[in-house]
Amino acid sequence: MASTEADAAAASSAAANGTANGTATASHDAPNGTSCAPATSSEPGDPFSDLAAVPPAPPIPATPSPPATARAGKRQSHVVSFDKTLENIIKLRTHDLDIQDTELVVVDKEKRKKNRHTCIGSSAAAYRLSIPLYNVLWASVSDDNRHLVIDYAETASKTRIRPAKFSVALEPSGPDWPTPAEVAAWAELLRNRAYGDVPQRRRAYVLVNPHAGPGGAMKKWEHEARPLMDAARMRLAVVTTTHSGQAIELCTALDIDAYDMVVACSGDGLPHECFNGLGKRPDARRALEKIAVAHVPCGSGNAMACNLYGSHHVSVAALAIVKGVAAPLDLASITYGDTRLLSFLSQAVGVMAEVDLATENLRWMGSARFTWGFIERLLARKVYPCDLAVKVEIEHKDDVKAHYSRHQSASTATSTSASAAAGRIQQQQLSKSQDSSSSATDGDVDVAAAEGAASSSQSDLGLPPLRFGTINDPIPDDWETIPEDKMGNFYCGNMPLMAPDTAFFSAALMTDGLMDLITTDGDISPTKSLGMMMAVEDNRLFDHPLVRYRKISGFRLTPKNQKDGYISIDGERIPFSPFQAEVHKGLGRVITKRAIAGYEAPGPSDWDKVSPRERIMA
Ligand SMILES: Nc1ncnc2c1ncn2[C@@H]1O[C@H](COP(=O)(O)OP(=O)(O)OP(=O)(O)O)[C@@H](O)[C@H]1O
Repeated sequence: MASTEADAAAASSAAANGTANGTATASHDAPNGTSCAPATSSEPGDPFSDLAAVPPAPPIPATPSPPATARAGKRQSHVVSFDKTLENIIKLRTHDLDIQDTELVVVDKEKRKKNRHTCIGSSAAAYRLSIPLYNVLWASVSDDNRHLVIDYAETASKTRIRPAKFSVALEPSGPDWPTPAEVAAWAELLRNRAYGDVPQRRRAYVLVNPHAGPGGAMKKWEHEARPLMDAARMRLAVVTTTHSGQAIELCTALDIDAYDMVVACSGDGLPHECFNGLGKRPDARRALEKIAVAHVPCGSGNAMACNLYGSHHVSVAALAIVKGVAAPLDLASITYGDTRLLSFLSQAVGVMAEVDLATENLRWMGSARFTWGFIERLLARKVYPCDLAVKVEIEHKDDVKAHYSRHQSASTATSTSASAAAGRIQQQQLSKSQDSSSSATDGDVDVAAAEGAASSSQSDLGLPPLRFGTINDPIPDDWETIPEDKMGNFYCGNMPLMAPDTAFFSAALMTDGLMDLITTDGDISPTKSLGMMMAVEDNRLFDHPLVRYRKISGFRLTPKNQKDGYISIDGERIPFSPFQAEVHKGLGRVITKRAIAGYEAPGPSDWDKVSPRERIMA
């Protein structure tokens, strides 16, 4: 049975305002700090009712104060302007706080004064705290109106960030200082600038696989991921999985209007189950469009986090989930026997499938198990004969590079507006579910353009139909059929990195509606094979002369002359039998750091040197 946690601890962090006692402090409070706000009552049926209580909004005076700028003539100006085209400074008794383009700058006035009187070794660092806006998690006035409290993520080490709290006393009050309402308005401005178009306080359904990777997923979640999400006031429902396949069951039954995302604390196996659970529903298309799948990396490879957040470190990924935008992702349908499932990451037969699936006994090695397994098999010069049929869309590497270049240039140009729209869509979904009286103006965003969304008439349908049929249908006439008697590695992918610094599919794009296919022969010399392995780590595999790299939209693979073997779909084993795949453009949703511009990977070498003419011709 899944256990849904009662999360009293989160209440204390979510409401841990007002920690300082009269003076300004910059502290590194653990998120589950000592100061607890009273839990707010929750609605019956609220999925978060047993979860983190949310601090009430700071009280706003019944009679609104005149704008700060209007009073500037009567007294010293504290809030220079709330207009983001001007300065966004608030001047408190002890501190000035300035929201700049990319950072919040806090100046301790007392320390600055002292610093000015110190001739030797004076430095701004002594009185100036600078926090990237990306790291700002929350800002508000405490319930008792006595403090401005800012939660942010600070660097604890090269591989870890942690929540910290900055609290400034608002007292003594007086006509020369901003009122709590004015400070609350500034805090709201800071939150809006820190989140941009990303919705605040998203609702996450969190699944923790306690057995993922080398172990310790629950500890990683509790100690490294959750504190950042709590500090950001995300609303969390946490389930510890108890058996394989449970994430499918849970996502099939999920109330998709109650959540914005599913967060898998696991390896890549649990996200695979989440997509498949959403894909099994009668309203699969709506569910896959509505619920973004996010990944807290607790496995061995952690491809999803590496590609979407640029890190396999838990806390770095957690911050990217708090601040990331929901964006569409191509998914592939796989059919074998009478089964259809979804794949978000890869399909493998041969060396990589064995490396993934036949090294389970080496789990304790973490990601080194893949390197070890790879070397073992390359040296054996093993072949995996099969018949391959492929719908090739881009045959040559130069054209693949030009295609990548064209997509990157286009998406860079549109990423700002697209991510803005994506953020607005999520915020709308959020506010619609929070407030049933939500305004009708919500509908004016071009959802399809921003997110490649299914049209509303299709939104209650199941998975899209298969345009190439299933494994049980004849191979389409326009597919290329190739007997592959010496196949060493059949590897088809949707994301560039399969583990940290392991760039197999350098030209993969999130939503180009294509799969990247790598094939290599198995009978090449061990020296050349090792060269190929080194090329993966240096992101040179794409250009390696022994590697064939194509963009395809579908394939069928039929193993031959082998009794048994491994077929890996997203790292999960399926029966050793013929299978077929086809891609669906933008069918899934993920949380990503860079929205439309895509993956946290460098692309094939020199893609940015492709000439405009080559791009057009591709
Ligand atoms: N409590 C559990 N006990 C056993 N299996 C589980 C449990 N929870 C999830 N699983 C299954 O474990 C499989 C692998 O999960 P996951 O990807 O999280 O870890 P992993 O395979 O160890 O990761 P990696 O391959 O990166 O090492 C999934 O198929 C999932 O269904």
